[in-house]
Amino acid sequence: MPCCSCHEIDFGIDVGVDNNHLIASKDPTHPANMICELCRLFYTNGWCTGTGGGVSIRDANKAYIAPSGVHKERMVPSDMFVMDLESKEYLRKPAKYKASACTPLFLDIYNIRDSGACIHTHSQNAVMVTLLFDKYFEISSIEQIKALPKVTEAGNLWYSDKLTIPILENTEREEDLSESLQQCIKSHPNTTAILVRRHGIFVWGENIWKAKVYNEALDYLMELAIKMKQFGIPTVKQE
Ligand SMILES: CSC[C@@H](O)[C@@H](O)C(=O)COP(=O)(O)O
Ligand SMILES: [Zn+2]
Repeated sequence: MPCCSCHEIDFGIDVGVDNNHLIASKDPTHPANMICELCRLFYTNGWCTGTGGGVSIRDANKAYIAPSGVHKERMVPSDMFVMDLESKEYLRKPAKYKASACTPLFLDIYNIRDSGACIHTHSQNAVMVTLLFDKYFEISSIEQIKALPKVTEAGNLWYSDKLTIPILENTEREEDLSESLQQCIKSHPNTTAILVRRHGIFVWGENIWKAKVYNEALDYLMELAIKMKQFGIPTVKQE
């Protein structure tokens, strides 16, 4: 119930929604704390530079999402948006921020793959790979490939498996990627990531810890692939 009639009158000012109980926790693994910690780490990796990138973590039917256009490495838990994934209503909405432009894309991933967490980075390795490969990033016979899941069946890929990550064309506004992202996720059931040309990468997983591993493994493999290309070494091992 609104505390008074002012909440019902549209002053044209976003009064926001606090619900601070959703983000106040001393548990370092609480979604609001994890998003801040990971964005600090990703910033040091050069993956979330100049407000780029973002992280969302799902807790049951609630999605925690970083705000838009902020120093991702300086966020605090009270900056977080929290959305009810069934009603698509915000349970928490900081008045001073806009929701991340990644929001519709994270929601697509949650809806289609029932994931536990999504990571979006502007890694230069991801961008370079989209300039070196056409429709798919492909690499095989590298030990790190074993960190990636098979997705459509239990277990991870094998050393000699070929890892294939689809590449989408970028759009002027991040939210406009939604339709092509949805189609790509549905038509590539075996992938746990999608690259966006000249932009970056979206990675998801069963939970934030898996998504973090997949993202780190992919960035390692993309960096390696760039070096392999520089030395004229095929990234897919020739039998
Ligand atoms: C440097 S602007 C980057 C944005 O357009 C977008 O690509 C992005 O990754 C982050 O969007 P944001 O709305 O700040 O969460
Ligand atoms: Zn982006």
